[in-house]
Amino acid sequence: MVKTYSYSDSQDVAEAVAKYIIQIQNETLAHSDKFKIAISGGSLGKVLQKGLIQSPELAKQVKWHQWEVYFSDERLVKLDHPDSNYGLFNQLVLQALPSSAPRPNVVTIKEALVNETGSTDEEIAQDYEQRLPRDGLELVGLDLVLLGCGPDGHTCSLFPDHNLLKENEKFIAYIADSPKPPPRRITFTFPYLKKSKNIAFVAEGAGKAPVLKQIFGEGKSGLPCELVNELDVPVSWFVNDAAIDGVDVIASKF
Ligand SMILES: O=C1O[C@H](COP(=O)(O)O)[C@@H](O)[C@H](O)[C@H]1O
Repeated sequence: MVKTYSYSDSQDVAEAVAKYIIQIQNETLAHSDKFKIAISGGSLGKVLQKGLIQSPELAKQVKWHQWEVYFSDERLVKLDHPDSNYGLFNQLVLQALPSSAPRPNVVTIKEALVNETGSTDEEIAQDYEQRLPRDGLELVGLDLVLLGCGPDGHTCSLFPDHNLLKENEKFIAYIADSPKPPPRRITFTFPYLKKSKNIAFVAEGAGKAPVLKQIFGEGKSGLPCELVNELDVPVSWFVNDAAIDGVDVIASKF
């Protein structure tokens, strides 16, 4: 089932996203000692900073010490490189936490394997897959996966018409030819996204309206974000009004 929540103001979007995350965190921690979440790169970092750190009422409800953080995709660069999705999360969220706040457990790519040639990209993907949560030998889905939607309809590092959309075995795959720089990345695949307990997109700005028209319009666009909507997983979209201007979707408030 796909639900859409829209607000005119960016601060309201960030707070709604934070409330939603906290709701899933609390539901999860009622029966588990860990909350397993995946973060994306791009514009999401600022939304998390506004909602989870800068909103005092919400900030105090976040149980960071019980969070296990993964990345839905990662660029194959050093962790302190400006292109790193971990680097962005570190700068906007981890470093913005008060010094007294507990830190989450963050699962990054094995930085030592990142080199100039890209010869170990498969190994980096396999290593990350090995470190995803498991129940015995079986890999389990995350409690919540937070995704962005690129203006071309990509999500994670799954790009329109790319062969990776057809990947049906690996849970983490590498891509050497990402159309958006940098070209070398690893990404969750559809077989792994399919295991998620909840998925939420955050998309803001008039620049996203044309692609959202395609994703929510009549007929199949085949765009990666639309393929996520079609998974048998509860999917929520948090958008601002500008992003769904002219889009055929019924939005409510979270
Ligand atoms: O390259 C990427 O882009 C997407 C979308 O980013 P946004 O800035 O348009 O929200 C992001 O979700 C992904 O993690 C990132 O690697």
